[in-house]
Amino acid sequence: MSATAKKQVHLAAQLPGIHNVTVWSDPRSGSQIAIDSFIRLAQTVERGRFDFFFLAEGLRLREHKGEVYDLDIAGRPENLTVLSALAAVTTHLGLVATVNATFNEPYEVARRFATLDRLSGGRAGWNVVTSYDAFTGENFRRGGFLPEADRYTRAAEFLTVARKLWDSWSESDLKADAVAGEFATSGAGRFAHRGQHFDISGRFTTPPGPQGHPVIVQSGESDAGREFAASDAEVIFSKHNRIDVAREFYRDVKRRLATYGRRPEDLLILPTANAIVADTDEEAAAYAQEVSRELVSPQTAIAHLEAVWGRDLSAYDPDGPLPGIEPEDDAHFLKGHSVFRKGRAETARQWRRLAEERNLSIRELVIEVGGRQTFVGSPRTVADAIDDYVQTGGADGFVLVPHLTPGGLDDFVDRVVPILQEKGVHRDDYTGTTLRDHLGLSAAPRPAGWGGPGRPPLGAASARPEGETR
Ligand SMILES: Cc1cc2nc3c(=O)[nH]c(=O)nc-3n(C[C@H](O)[C@H](O)[C@H](O)COP(=O)(O)O)c2cc1C
Repeated sequence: MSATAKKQVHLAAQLPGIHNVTVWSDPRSGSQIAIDSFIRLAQTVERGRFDFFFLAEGLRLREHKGEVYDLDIAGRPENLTVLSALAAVTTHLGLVATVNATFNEPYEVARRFATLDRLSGGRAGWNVVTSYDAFTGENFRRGGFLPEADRYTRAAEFLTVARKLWDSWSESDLKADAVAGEFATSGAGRFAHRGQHFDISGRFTTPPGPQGHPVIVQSGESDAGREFAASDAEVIFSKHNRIDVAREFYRDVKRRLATYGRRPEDLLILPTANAIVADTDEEAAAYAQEVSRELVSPQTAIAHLEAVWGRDLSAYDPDGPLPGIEPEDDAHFLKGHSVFRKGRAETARQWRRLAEERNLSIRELVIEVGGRQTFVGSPRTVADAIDDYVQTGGADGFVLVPHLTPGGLDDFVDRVVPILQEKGVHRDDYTGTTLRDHLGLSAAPRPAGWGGPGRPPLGAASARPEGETR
């Protein structure tokens, strides 16, 4: 890239499974669990030459006041199963699954990602999350057993073990030599690991895919999370999409890379974002306001407030001011929601400050903190804003979440992408085959001689590279 060349905008799409991010009550909305929805969105964004399709993970249905929280979409299928199906109906699009490192075992997770990478011809990515709530942990044998501080230690060791497993095969381990009567070498799949969290040894069943290792994504935002990303991840899925906070986050994380001998371009930062596109800026602004109010209904506003305040606030007027009373610590409200992260008292203080500064009602505040659209305007306005955001160090691109499932990115792909292409910041066509190619990342360490898509040449002993003796 020359000194004056513009940075490329990396685009991904997420099909949402929870939260108030899609207007599920809109008659145009389809199912968030039907295969047709996944296929439709994946094929749309592949047409737009996006880098990848992304699925988050929620391992427990959220609850509010002892009942399932029923104001947002709820219920979703298992990610790797869905992405394996999508591998068959897409050709280039990366496929990134969120899979938890606190409640799983490395052997099983490594096997599933190696399989996805192979099935998709090198398009797999793994968003390594740790989870923060014991409520989710109750679903698992480990429960909430792991203190928060230990979760990244376990995640880092989990990833180390997974890498050993992916590296436990080399291409030459698969001989399929009918003449010698030898299918695999005696070294195939052998691994051993002894550490604080895992003590395992044996043989790994699954030869890795063309990428060797799937692309590693990270989503935590704590100091430990940022260090984990700086040392081990290739993409951060960030929640910071307000430009000032995003720039600060971007600078902070990129600065940390040097400690691990890595370059700024070795880790891409992609905040979550939504885009509302219409013929004119005015029309888009009016529609965005409508969408925000659909996403944050009066009931949703009160439920979110109750989650932070930890008490019943159903008597409050959503169009009125915030309650003057202090939060309590009753975990009965909106269990599984991330508003608990900073603690109720601190979050309530922040919300109050913001409401006072901007003179916001309860509902307006909840829209401001969670229901605001990131990019709003005509196709030109949205393309310019995205380009500017990336060129000025706010992000390397975005994970776009459509406000309608599955058609919510149609306009973006048909009307914004061509402008980004015209500006020279988004590819006209894929130039590589793997997800790592799309992201412009250097190849992951992979076992010596491990080949590209379609390899190894099973059943063709003569195709074995010359000089390999193992
Ligand atoms: C933008 C973003 C997306 C996340 N997505 C998920 C997810 O899909 N599933 C999940 O279990 N955790 C998710 N998390 C939670 C993180 O993986 C992590 O467990 C949590 O943020 C605790 O780490 P931290 O203290 O470093 O933030 C997400 C976090 C962020 C910031």
